[in-house]
Amino acid sequence: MDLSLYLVTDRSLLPVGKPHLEALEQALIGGVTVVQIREKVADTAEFLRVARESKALCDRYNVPLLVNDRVDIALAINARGVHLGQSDMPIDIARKLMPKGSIIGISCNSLHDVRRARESKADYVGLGAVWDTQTKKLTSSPIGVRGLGVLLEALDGSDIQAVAIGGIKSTNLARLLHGSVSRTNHTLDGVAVVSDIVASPNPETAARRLKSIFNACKRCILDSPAQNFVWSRGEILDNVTTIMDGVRTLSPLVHQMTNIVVSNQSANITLAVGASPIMATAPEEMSDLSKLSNGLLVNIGTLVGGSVQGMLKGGYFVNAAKNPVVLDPVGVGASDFRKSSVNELLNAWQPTVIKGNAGELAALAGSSEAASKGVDSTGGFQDPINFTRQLARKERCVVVLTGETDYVSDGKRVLMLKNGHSLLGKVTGSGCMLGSVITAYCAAANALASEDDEHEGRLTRSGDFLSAAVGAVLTLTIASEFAAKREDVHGMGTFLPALLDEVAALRPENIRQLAKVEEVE
Ligand SMILES: Nc1ncnc2c1ncn2[C@@H]1O[C@H](COP(=O)(O)OP(=O)(O)OP(=O)(O)O)[C@@H](O)[C@H]1O
Ligand SMILES: Cc1ncsc1CCO
Repeated sequence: MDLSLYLVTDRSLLPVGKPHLEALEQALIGGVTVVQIREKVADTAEFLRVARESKALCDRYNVPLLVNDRVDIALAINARGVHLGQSDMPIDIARKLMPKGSIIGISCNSLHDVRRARESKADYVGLGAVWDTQTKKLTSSPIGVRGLGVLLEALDGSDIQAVAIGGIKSTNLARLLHGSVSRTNHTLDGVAVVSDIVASPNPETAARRLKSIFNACKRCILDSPAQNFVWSRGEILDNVTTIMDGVRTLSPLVHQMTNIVVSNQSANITLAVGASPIMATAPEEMSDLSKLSNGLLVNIGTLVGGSVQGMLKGGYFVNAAKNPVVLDPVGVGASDFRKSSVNELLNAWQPTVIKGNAGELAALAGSSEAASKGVDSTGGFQDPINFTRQLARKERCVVVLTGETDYVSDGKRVLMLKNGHSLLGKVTGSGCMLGSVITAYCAAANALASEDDEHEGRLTRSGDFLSAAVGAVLTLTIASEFAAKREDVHGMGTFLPALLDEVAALRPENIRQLAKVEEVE
């Protein structure tokens, strides 16, 4: 059964004066692939009438109809199946009552629910609620986009299909589909939508829009090219040179929402690499800025009450504009507020790169292997190569793990970079400055990718963000080696301005000569 666009009806959401059957027919014309009749307040006679009329209409369009909760009504109208909640009739009993071959789906909110659905041989699971929703009073908190991947992984090896439900709209569908892929590459089979179709004055267009985003995203996620070849040092440096030249010729506008400790040095290092900074945090200007800027940095170093609102909107609009977003989860392990804020951000938008030190990335991955003290890392990973690769795979973006040695991965390849100077570890904000440079380089890499790549299913163009991240690390670390050697540099105070000078003076040839970079397995 094709569950890709799964409509759940709710007559209370219909625009004033619009009959249920009219809206349903338009949704069917728009491409809905399965319909579930959900009635919250109707008595049995009314439920039966609505279900019977809806079934006749769905039959005309050859679309299966399921009934929410009520096995008796499903039987009475000869529905294709039922959808059960955790507190409805158990699946094994419903299975006995329904005709052979009926479809039985169940709502699942946790791993426990999914495991039980497997045991009781459900045909599909409805996973959610993904986001908070007005259409249903939630009995447990939303699981978020990132919660879906874990549940999908629990379905590996079974033929149970999965649809997500809860607050899904055309405006968040791309994020949902990209963000919910499990580490094992298990993807959603469909999305259940209520208000975006039912409450729309034009359900046909609404359904068509959702379906086209779904198909485009699925294609894009499944098509991600297998990059099994090994890069030579020369090839990496060719890519870095192209991007460095791109930053200087295109001078991308880099929007940064960063912390108050490093704002000034971050703006200056952005200028030093040849890009333009704009530091802005107000939620009210995020939409406008996303139309001007070529990339966004979100650094959570000094969050205040309203910061997260701006960051939520900022990333959302930049995803929509298909430009890169870089996340620097500064000190994320230091407080529950930072942790829940980062979780909220990652449920709302897709980062292109996540950069952090060992303590930060361990906290983000829920690992206790690398400790931190506030914003500083005080430990490392036994196997940083695989840690970086796995995190990149899980978050579906490029990950940069910083420290004396840096690691950069896109989930397939891992590059190890050994340039730098210990003074970088002594001044505050070297990691934050690296975040700015990565964003500038990603903005250039994105702009260099062909406009034909502005594919509906993507959240950026197909820029070479792995090379952009590598180039940014090499730029900062090789410049730090030049700065540390200067006669006028006597310690951290004189190092910082010298670093800015050396970044501005750095040439691709310097990188070619001095880069200590290799691909590692
Ligand atoms: N001891 C060191 N030797 C060489 N390079 C270093 C050293 N310490 C840091 N670096 C470089 O500095 C950059 C920032 O990394 P670091 O891990 O210090 O970030 P961070 O802890 O997030 O910094 P901050 O919180 O001060 O912004 C990286 O490119 C890294 O290679
Ligand atoms: C010291 C410090 N505190 C919050 S952000 C920041 C800058 C370096 O991460």
